[in-house]
Amino acid sequence: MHSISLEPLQRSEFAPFGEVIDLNADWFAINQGTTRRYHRLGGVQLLGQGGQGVISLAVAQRAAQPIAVRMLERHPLGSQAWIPRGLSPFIVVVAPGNSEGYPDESGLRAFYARADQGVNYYAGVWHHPLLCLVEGGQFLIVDRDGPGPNCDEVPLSITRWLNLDLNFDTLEKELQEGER
Ligand SMILES: NC(=O)N[C@@H](O)C(=O)O
Ligand code: NI
Repeated sequence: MHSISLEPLQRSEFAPFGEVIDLNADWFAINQGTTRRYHRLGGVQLLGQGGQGVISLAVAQRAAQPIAVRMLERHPLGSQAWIPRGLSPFIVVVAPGNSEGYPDESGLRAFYARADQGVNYYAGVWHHPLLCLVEGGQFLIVDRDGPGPNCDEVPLSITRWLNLDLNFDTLEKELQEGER
């Protein structure tokens, strides 16, 4: 069975695909010191005519186990950021593009995003739609709205299964206790 192993989400490893949004990043004080500003957690790319940056809320079902990866998508006209609200760890699956403009399946990678990490996919990066690890997980999405085709989807040549070494029954407990 073709499986993909899980890697921890780290800025350097994810760099070819986008930015890691670190909710524990550095901050500076604003508003007479009453407020911390975690400035520029990520950059927004808006390509093509008439695009507008939009902020949306997603409330996700828990991804069915075992997690099957059968397709990938990309947004050629803009970046797409996923920022967890509360206890929403998730799985990020990405792949580089090949010279024919399709995913290079040999380069598929899967990252475990803790509840204090988000991702910001660069425009055109192949990724799997959201794979949330808890029921009702909430995310803010920052991406491009507007004219033009901004979601290419392609099937993978074979189904790949995520090789999760996570025990979902204890995952939320561990996250609440800050063990992950
Ligand atoms: N369509 C949408 O808002 N979500 C997908 O692009 C995704 O990456 O989950
Ligand atoms: Ni997407």
